[in-house]
Amino acid sequence: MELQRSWQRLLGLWTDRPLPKGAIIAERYTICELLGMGSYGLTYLCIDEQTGDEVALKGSKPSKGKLSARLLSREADVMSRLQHPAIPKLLNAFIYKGRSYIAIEYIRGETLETYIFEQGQRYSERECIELASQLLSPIAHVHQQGYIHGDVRIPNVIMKDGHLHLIDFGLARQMGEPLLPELKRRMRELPAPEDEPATPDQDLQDLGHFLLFMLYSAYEPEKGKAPASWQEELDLQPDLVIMLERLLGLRPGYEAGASELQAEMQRILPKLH
Ligand SMILES: Nc1ncnc2c1ncn2[C@@H]1O[C@H](COP(=O)(O)OP(=O)(O)OP(=O)(O)O)[C@@H](O)[C@H]1O
Repeated sequence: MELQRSWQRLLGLWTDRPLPKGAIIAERYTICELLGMGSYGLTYLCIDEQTGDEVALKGSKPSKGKLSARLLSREADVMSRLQHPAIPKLLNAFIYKGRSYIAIEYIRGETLETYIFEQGQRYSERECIELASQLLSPIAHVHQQGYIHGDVRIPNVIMKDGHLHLIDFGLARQMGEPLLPELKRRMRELPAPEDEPATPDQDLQDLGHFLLFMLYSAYEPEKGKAPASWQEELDLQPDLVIMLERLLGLRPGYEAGASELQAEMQRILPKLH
C-alpha cells in the first residue's frame, strides 16, 4: 500500500512537471516563468501573443484528474461575473491537450506577504485600516454578486502602484453553498467555520486575520517577554481593538456586512496614527 502511494506520488510529480520557459500553449500563450504550483494547479506568467499583454495562466494538474479541471471551471465561472478595478479580469478559459486553463489579467506588483515577510515593510495603524478599507471594496463587490472569496489572506493581495488587488478565486463559492467535500481535506488545518454554508461573515473574519498580520508587521517583541494575546502585545487604539474583536467573532459582528464595516473604518480612521 505504502509502495503504491509512493509510486503514485512519483508519477504525479512527473505528469505535473511544469512546462519550460518559451513553451507555447494553445498557439497563443508563451511561458515566461512559473509563478506557483498549488495543490490543484500550476500558474505561469505568459505573454499573450495576440495582444502582447502579460497574463497569469492557470492550468489544471493532470494527476488531480477531473477535480482540478472542475475547480478551474468554478473559478472561471465566478470570475466571469465580477467586474471591479481591484479584481483581475478573466480573459479566457479553454482546454488544450487535455488540460484546462484559465487566462487572467496579470497584476505586476508584490503580494502583501512579500512586503511584510521578505521586504520587512511595517504598517502603522492608520495604514493598516486604509489598506483594509481599500480591500473591502472588491470584497463588497464579490458579496454583491452573491459570492464569497473564501481565501482573503496576505498572499492573495497584490499591491500595484499603491493600489490593492484581490486575486485567487479558487475557493470562492456562492452564498449559502458549503465547501466542496473534496476540498475539506485541504482546509483541515484551518479553523472552522469551513463546513458551514458560505456567508459574508467568513470573508470579514479573514479580513480580521489579515489586519492582525498587517498590524504585527510593526510589532517588536521585548526580549525575554513571554508570548501573550494580540490584545496585550499590540498597543492598539481602543476603537481598533473593538473592530478586530468584532471581526474575529469575539463580539457581535457586522450584521449589515461590508458596508457597515466600511462606515466604521471611516469613522475611526481620523483617530489613528
Ligand atoms: N492575476 C495575477 N497577477 C499576478 N500574479 C498572480 C495572479 N494570479 C496568481 N498570481 C501569482 O501566482 C502565484 C500562484 O498563485 P495561485 O493563486 O494561482 O496559486 P497558489 O497560491 O500557488 O496555489 P493555491 O491555488 O493552492 O492557493 C502566486 O505567487 C500569485 O501571487
